[in-house]
Amino acid sequence: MKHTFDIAVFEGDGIGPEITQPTVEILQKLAGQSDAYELTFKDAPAGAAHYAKTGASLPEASMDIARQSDAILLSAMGLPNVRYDDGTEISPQIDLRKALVLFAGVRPVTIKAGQTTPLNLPAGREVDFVLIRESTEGLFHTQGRGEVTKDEARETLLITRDISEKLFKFAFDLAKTRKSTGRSPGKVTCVDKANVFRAFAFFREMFDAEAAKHPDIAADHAYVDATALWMVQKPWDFDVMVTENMFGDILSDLGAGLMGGLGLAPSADIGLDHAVFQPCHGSAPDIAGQNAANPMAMILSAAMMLDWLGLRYDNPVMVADGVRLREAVETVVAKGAILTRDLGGTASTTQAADAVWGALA
Ligand SMILES: NC(=O)c1ccc[n+]([C@@H]2O[C@H](COP(=O)([O-])OP(=O)(O)OC[C@H]3O[C@@H](n4cnc5c(N)ncnc54)[C@H](O)[C@@H]3O)[C@@H](O)[C@H]2O)c1
Ligand SMILES: CC(C)[C@H](C(=O)O)[C@@H](O)C(=O)O
Repeated sequence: MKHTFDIAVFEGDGIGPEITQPTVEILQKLAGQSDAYELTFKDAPAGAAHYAKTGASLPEASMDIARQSDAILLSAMGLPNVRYDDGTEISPQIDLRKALVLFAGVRPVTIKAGQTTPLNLPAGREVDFVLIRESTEGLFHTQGRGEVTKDEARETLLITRDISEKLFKFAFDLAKTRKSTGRSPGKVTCVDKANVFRAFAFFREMFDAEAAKHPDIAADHAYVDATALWMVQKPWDFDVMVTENMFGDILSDLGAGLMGGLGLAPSADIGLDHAVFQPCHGSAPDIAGQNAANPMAMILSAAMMLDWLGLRYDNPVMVADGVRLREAVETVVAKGAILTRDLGGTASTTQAADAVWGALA
């Protein structure tokens, strides 16, 4: 059982530092409550502001810190007014996903009793599914290398057997874990556009091959357009969904909207050797520097990190602390007394984070 874990911290741009600081403090206090594990944190400079200052968006020294760490905590990176010459934004989080082969973008969507949602959920209904977004290829394959002439622009979608097989194995393993903990009945849905594109027929074929190895887990398919509809009409029907990079990027923001906003949407980008934990939202420059950002998505991402490390290194106390931290956020959200502006409240970032710690202690 491993005891000390090195965490690389990318505090990023905009609201990044404001939500990183209380999250790291909570993690330090949690670890300090037991002898089961210790966490050390190392800052890794990167992002749009760093690029504007130094010309490097993801310096090699920060990549080294990431590679040598046990897990990576990242807030958000990018600023709309800082761009490369080709007109696209600085997005080191994508570079990290590609460099560390973090193929599984895990984006949970949960709506618990008491949580505000734009959905008109039937009484007693809760929502609990996980969207897995492939995060290294798909339509992001030619990112930064698309061909643009005066009259045409082209980007290429790439689906590989190597990554797809790893992705589908990950999805079925996750469905098994969820089923074994009683959290779900055990189902994986492949979300694609196999009615139109050969690439997605190929994607689906590999999904079916993996599904055949797991007779204990139900498997089905859904087209991405219908999935957007069903996520609104009957989101409780989903358990684990797995999809291509761009489809997952878009559907995960829809999922965040169902949960009441980006401020409650955590994520993890997981590979075979590394993992990055970061909220789904961006750097929110419109509210940066005001102590007004919602820290919950970042704290929930930190809870996912504890869970991942605990399972990977056989440390049950870390897994339990991950659950405690997630439940503390759920308690604060369900009570509704201390919420940030995005959730209809007036609390500051600091007050919201303190409330989570209060619910834990
Ligand atoms: N994973 C990432 O690092 C990531 C994700 C999305 C966008 N971005 C980058 O962030 C910048 C801003 O992008 P955007 O405006 O499209 O998306 P955004 O997620 O930053 O903001 C969208 C809206 O949600 C609000 N919001 C987001 N997070 C919030 C929080 N924690 N608390 C309260 N409100 C919150 C913002 O104030 C804004 O109104 C861009 O440079 C973009 O490229 C980064
Ligand atoms: C900001 C952007 C580069 C990023 C992505 O496309 O992956 C974001 O939308 C996300 O969902 O993490």
